[in-house]
Amino acid sequence: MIGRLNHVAIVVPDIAAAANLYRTALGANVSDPVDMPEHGVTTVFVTLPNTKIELLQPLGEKSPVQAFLDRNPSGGMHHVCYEVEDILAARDHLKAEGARVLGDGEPKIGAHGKPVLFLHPKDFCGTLVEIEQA
Ligand SMILES: CC[C@@H](C(=O)O)C(=O)SCCNC(=O)CCNC(=O)[C@H](O)C(C)(C)COP(=O)(O)OP(=O)(O)OC[C@H]1O[C@@H](n2cnc3c(N)ncnc32)[C@H](O)[C@@H]1OP(=O)(O)O
Ligand SMILES: [Co+2]
Repeated sequence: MIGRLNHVAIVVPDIAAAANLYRTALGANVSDPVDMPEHGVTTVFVTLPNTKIELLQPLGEKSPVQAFLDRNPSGGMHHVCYEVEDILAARDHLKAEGARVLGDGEPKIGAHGKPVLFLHPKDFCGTLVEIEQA
């Protein structure tokens, strides 16, 4: 069911510093920061030849990444995002398999303008999984 690896997300305490590190030390193609208040994060995308890195910084008081940053103050790998052809069919299949779909179970529009959902890390080998409609 899952297709391409769309992105790997890294939560950071200072997104400007992280973007600069990827741009200068790693020589990567780095986007400008974008605030996504409906997700409680600021994003920067690093475009690699075969996938993307999503740098995330908490935005607002109820950010879903704040507790993660509190536990990992220097930052750390937060989630992986896999593409799926049909997000509602994928959701229904995953629920039938016993996976917990986070939030209200309805897709939100993600950073690429496409529907996304999150799956509980305890159901996927300790890794938070995002699925995005291709
Ligand atoms: C920009 C839009 C979009 C895109 O298009 O790319 C995004 O990526 S938005 C990214 C931010 N949004 C989200 O992460 C939404 C989904 N996340 C959540 O609902 C919560 O973060 C969470 C996964 C339910 C975790 O909530 P939290 O309050 O931080 O922790 P809990 O206490 O509920 O955690 C329970 C348990 O799970 C472990 N945990 C938490 N986060 C992770 C993680 N990222 N990776 C692995 N494990 C994680 C946590 O340590 C707890 O474990 P125990 O202590 O063993 O119980
Ligand atoms: Co993401």
